Amino acid sequence: MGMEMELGSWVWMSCATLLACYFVVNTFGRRVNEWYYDFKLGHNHRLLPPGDMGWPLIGKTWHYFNNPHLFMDNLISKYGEIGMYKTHLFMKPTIILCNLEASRKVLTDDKNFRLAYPETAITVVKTILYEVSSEDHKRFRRLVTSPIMGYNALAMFVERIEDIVVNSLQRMASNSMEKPIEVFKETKSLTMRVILQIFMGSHNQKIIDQVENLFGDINDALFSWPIKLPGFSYYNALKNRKMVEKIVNSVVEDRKMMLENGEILSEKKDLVDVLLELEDVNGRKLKSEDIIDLLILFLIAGHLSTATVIMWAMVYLTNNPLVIKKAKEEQEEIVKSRPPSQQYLSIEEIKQMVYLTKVTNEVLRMSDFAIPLSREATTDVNINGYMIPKGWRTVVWQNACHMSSKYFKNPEEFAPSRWDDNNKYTNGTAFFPFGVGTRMCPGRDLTKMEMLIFLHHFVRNYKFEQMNPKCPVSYFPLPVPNDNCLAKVSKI
Ligand code: HEM
Repeated sequence: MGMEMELGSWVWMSCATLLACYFVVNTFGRRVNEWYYDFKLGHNHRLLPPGDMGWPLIGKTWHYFNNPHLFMDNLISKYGEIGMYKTHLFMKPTIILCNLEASRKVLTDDKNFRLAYPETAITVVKTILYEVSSEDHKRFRRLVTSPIMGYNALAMFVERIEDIVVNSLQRMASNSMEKPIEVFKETKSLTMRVILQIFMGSHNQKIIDQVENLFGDINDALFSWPIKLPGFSYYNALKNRKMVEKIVNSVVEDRKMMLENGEILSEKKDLVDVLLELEDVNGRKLKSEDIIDLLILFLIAGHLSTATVIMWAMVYLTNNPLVIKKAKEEQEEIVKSRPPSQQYLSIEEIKQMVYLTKVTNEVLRMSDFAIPLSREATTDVNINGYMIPKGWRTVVWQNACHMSSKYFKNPEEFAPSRWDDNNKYTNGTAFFPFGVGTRMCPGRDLTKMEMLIFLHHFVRNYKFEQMNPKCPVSYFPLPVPNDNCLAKVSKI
């Protein structure tokens, strides 16, 4: 009896102690991070915007990672629509910006802010575009991106892109005959082929397949935890990156040889050839490792994002039959008025795709990108009455502007006609899927052109049926349904 009593009170005491510990840790542990930064900033901590710093080290990363939209909704409902919130993400104290003016100020201020992506993304992407000074960046970027800036420069790639698109849609339709396909995998493969074509002129199916396989892990690791242990995505990504480097290196060496032997005509130069011939002000050529890094940057930056928007374009169009009808009419009209001998789309025809361009704008606006556009303050900066302390990261939450009723009437509605008055939005600058300032995406024209060529064929010849339209979406690195958009694509 005595033993039983002792055991009972021991159990009771243990439970009470555990409960007390939980209460103390939950109440105070959560605030330690906040106290730590308040202490570090002294009086200035009062100038910070409101927000939640979360737990020490991990901060609120888990919540953000899990569902950035829910995370942002919670911040806004708790602290109001003030447009700036403090938090702690990816191991750094962070100010999230939802306000348009503040976002643009930060993204265009290269003097007081520098690029600051999480360690995993910087190490995996690794490029001299991120390392050079802001002056060198401007000049260097202009040179390396000239082959893809503007529709006229891109004109030489239209045929190659169209061939890839047509093959890809045919493949989707023929594979869908057996069972539904994971459409996101297909669009990823499509955009990877386009990038490899443009940048390395690679027709080699073996190289395309190898690079495609290695990229799965690389993409997953961009916003992962920086854990270099077997089994973790960061570790796998670094391993795979090394293998991609080897493959790209062999392409670079081949092209070097071809250039030296005069086997590449000047009008047939791909980006790799332009990079190989590039000289700095002192007449020095780029090092092979820098060329390889740049090509890998273009591969990473260029295929996943475009694959995502092409996939969402199919979803949005299918859910809006009137839009698809109007888009189809425009495209049929374009094809009808071309000479019978013309096989491929011309750049002039692409420029005539006025309605389809509105569709692509609307897809880009609604695609829900959660890419945190990240900068770090190099000095204390005051914006809208709040302080961004030196060393803190800022994250621009584009979605807050793209889905704001202040800028877009009925923002939840997929309405290409809102772009009838194009200038209203583009001049208002609330629409910036490709960023702003000196880092603005150099791949924007290529993306728009890929989308237009794809949709030109899709609306005229194919239909799409999603198997789980309500499937939950994962947001990192980009928003994709958890079933990879399982669907049937079939010929009309
Ligand atoms: C839907 C498609 C795309 C979206 C939404 C997108 C978005 C962006 C954004 C927002 C930035 C600016 C990042 C910042 O300010 O920190 C950026 C930069 C960049 N993008 Fe894209 N992008 C897309 C497609 C592409 C393509 C197709 C390419 C290349 C072929 C590309 C190459 C790059 C590069 C190289 C940078 C870095 C520029 C620099 O630091 O100077 N992107 N992109």
